Amino acid sequence: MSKSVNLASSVFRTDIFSNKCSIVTGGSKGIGKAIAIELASLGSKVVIASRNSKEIQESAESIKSITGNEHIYGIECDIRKEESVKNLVKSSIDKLGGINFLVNNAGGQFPCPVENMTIKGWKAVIENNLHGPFIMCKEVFDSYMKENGGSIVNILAEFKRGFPLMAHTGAARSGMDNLTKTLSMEWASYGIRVNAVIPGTIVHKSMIKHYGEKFTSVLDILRKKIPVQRYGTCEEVSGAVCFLLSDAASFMTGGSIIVDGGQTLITPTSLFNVPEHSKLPAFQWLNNVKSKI
Ligand SMILES: CCC/C=C/C(=O)SCCNC(=O)CCNC(=O)[C@H](O)C(C)(C)COP(=O)([O-])OP(=O)([O-])OC[C@H]1O[C@@H](n2cnc3c(N)ncnc32)[C@H](O)[C@@H]1OP(=O)([O-])[O-]
Ligand SMILES: NC(=O)C1=CN([C@@H]2O[C@H](COP(=O)(O)OP(=O)(O)OC[C@H]3O[C@@H](n4cnc5c(N)ncnc54)[C@H](OP(=O)(O)O)[C@@H]3O)[C@@H](O)[C@H]2O)C=CC1
Repeated sequence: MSKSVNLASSVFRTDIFSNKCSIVTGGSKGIGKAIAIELASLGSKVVIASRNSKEIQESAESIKSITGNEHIYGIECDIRKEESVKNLVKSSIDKLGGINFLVNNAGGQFPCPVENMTIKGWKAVIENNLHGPFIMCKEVFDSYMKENGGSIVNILAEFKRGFPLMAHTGAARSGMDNLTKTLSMEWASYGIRVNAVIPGTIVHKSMIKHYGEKFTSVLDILRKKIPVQRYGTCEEVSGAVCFLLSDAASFMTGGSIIVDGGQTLITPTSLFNVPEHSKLPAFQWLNNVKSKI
């Protein structure tokens, strides 16, 4: 059993994952790092995986020091490459002893209208957000969950109304939504639940770095229309992931939780404007933990 402290101020009981082993792809920063911190705080052994080997090692060390959980490992992996995924899954089983939870969080895209999109750019985003998570699911299933059961959470992005300027990611996430549902049916008899979390606009350090200040300042027009009237925090996404992984969600499979402050309810034809307010503040962890996400 791994020992940890709940410095991340998770709302969950601190021992709920004390006999669990987890992989979080893209756990080096942002939402994935928050999920890894929360899982580690709740006692899980955790492997985080991303492409930048120095960053993933530093993040593993940072999660160890934040949570006091010694069983945190950083493994370099590109989820787009089958051999890299095979190595990740094998090394994770060697280090952790098994894989009870898989969080397919790694992913991303770049803004670009279809008329300017290259085939290479299209493929890169499809591979990052559909093919990669698929081979992660398949490898974890073949190597461990088929015999032992488990719980998988796929991180998607809103896709139901199309995704102008991000057609590649819209198509990939729509595919992941369908794959989540299919796997929940095909793998139920193996004791595996498969669900998804759909974050809205979650603004954080690496997201701003990736898109640039200009893009994120454009998002401000959107912020005023969101019923909650703010962006989300990585912690708010992490809480939904931990809920789905936990036994509290034992009757949930093939489902998804939208964590977007009501953003997807906005329609261009709506005559209703949410009055300005600050009555629904963000759930955030302590500053000394938050600054490290
Ligand atoms: C707010 C909305 C909601 C969502 C929010 C979030 O997700 S926040 C999270 C946000 N976080 C993330 O998104 C993080 C993860 N995202 C990524 O790593 C990249 O966006 C990636 C998925 C394209 C992979 O990138 P990579 O470098 O490993 O890929 P590669 O070397 O294989 O190149 C493939 C080809 O893609 C093209 N191309 C690439 N960039 C651009 C561009 N800016 N412009 C135009 N085109 C671009 C280009 O054709 C390139 O080929 P080239 O011309 O070089 O021969
Ligand atoms: N932030 C937001 O508003 C939203 C985010 N999402 C999705 O949530 C997830 C997390 O987002 P966020 O934390 O903001 O993103 P970040 O860009 O902050 O982090 C992305 C993480 O994924 C890793 N990663 C990217 N591509 C690969 C790859 N091919 N193989 C392995 N690791 C990879 C990155 O590390 P490295 O680059 O070193 O590999 C990094 O650790 C993503 O799937 C994102 O698209 C969805 C909706 C909204």
